[in-house]
Amino acid sequence: MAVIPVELAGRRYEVRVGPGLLADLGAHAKPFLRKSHACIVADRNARKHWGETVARSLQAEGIEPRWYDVAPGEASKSWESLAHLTDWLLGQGVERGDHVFALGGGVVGDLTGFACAILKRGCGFVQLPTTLLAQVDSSVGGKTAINTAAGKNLIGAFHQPSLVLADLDTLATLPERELRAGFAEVLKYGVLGDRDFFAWLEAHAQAVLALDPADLERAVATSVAAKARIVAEDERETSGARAMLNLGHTFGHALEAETGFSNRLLHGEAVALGMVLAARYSARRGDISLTDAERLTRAVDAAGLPSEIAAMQLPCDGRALADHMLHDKKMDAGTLPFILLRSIGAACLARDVALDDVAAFLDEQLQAH
Ligand SMILES: NC(=O)c1ccc[n+]([C@@H]2O[C@H](COP(=O)([O-])OP(=O)(O)OC[C@H]3O[C@@H](n4cnc5c(N)ncnc54)[C@H](O)[C@@H]3O)[C@@H](O)[C@H]2O)c1
Ligand SMILES: O=C(O)C(=O)C[C@@H](O)[C@H](O)[C@H](O)COP(=O)(O)O
Ligand SMILES: [Zn+2]
Repeated sequence: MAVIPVELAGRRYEVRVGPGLLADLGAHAKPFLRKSHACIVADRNARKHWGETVARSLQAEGIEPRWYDVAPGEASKSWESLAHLTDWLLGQGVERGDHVFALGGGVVGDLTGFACAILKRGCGFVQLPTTLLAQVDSSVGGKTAINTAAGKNLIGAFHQPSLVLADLDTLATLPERELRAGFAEVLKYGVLGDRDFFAWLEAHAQAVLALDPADLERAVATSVAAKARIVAEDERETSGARAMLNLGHTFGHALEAETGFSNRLLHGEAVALGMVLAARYSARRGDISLTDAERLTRAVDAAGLPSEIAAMQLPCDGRALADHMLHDKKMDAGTLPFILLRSIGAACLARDVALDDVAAFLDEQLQAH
């Protein structure tokens, strides 16, 4: 098991990565259990595959699990789901000193984390991420949110978990498309700040996607350590350091909004496309070499992720995509800072990007090939 601490001003928590962690949940979670029951907010598919394991390990410690099921899919990050979940948690008598458990992917983690941020002005929670994306990214760092018609994650809060248990065994039941989508956020860490990790991923992508135990643990632990370092430096995304984790997301969130947050484009797929677009836009400005931009495209293709927006045949133009970006949370006094690339392994914040130019670039990309 790898243990990665997230060091914050005045507090810390651990991300534990390895096999068999849910089977041992009772022992790991003991310091966070004060009652003879535990509230578990679970993605329905995660519960189907892993609910028994979770229940058995809690019951072995004399804890009764109380389940709340969340329907799979991005639509569950909504006001309606939030209202329903907070009512249920109140009905369970959750107190500020209690911990709620989130079992599932980023959808359940973001929704549960936000519910816990606002329940009685903040109660504890433990992340039990069961997708690759959630293990390497969404369960760590305390960004919690729901979506609205205007865009992704527009209503939310920073609220850190007390513990993250990333049980690598859970990835065995994850659909292959979801595994690949999670790999996009793994690649992101190499692209934004670690050229050696990127090169390692180029060589080991197939082994990671085949869930080779050693390579998978290395990919997840390296990703978590990268995120933990950035979050420790800039917990609330104020200095610019954490904004780097948004690489590919300004383009990606616009694509998710344009496709109605539907199954047509998963978040990780949108991030893969978004990173390729950020690289190509950087190359167009002369910031990154075409060689590096093409190298990223090849890595995205090799992971079975989408790299061409033209292939999506979206019924919109570049302006419509750029308009979604007006809701980006990085928007600052009318300008939108973009995370661009100088090379693979070196992301940067550009404050001189005009959305008209981005719209023109997107028109070219929508028509390419
Ligand atoms: N808070 C953050 O920092 C952060 C970071 C990245 C992404 N996100 C958010 O995370 C969300 C995406 O998360 P995701 O990719 O985990 O998707 P998800 O939560 O929708 O889960 C993907 C699918 O996998 C299923 N599933 C989950 N675990 C399973 C398992 N072990 N076996 C079988 N099926 C399983 C789910 O039912 C779902 O159908 C997006 O809303 C995104 O905005 C947040
Ligand atoms: O943790 C962060 O910071 C990230 O930006 C991680 C992203 O992968 C994640 O999708 C995040 O939710 C996007 O943040 P947002 O602030 O643009 O909603
Ligand atoms: Zn993301």
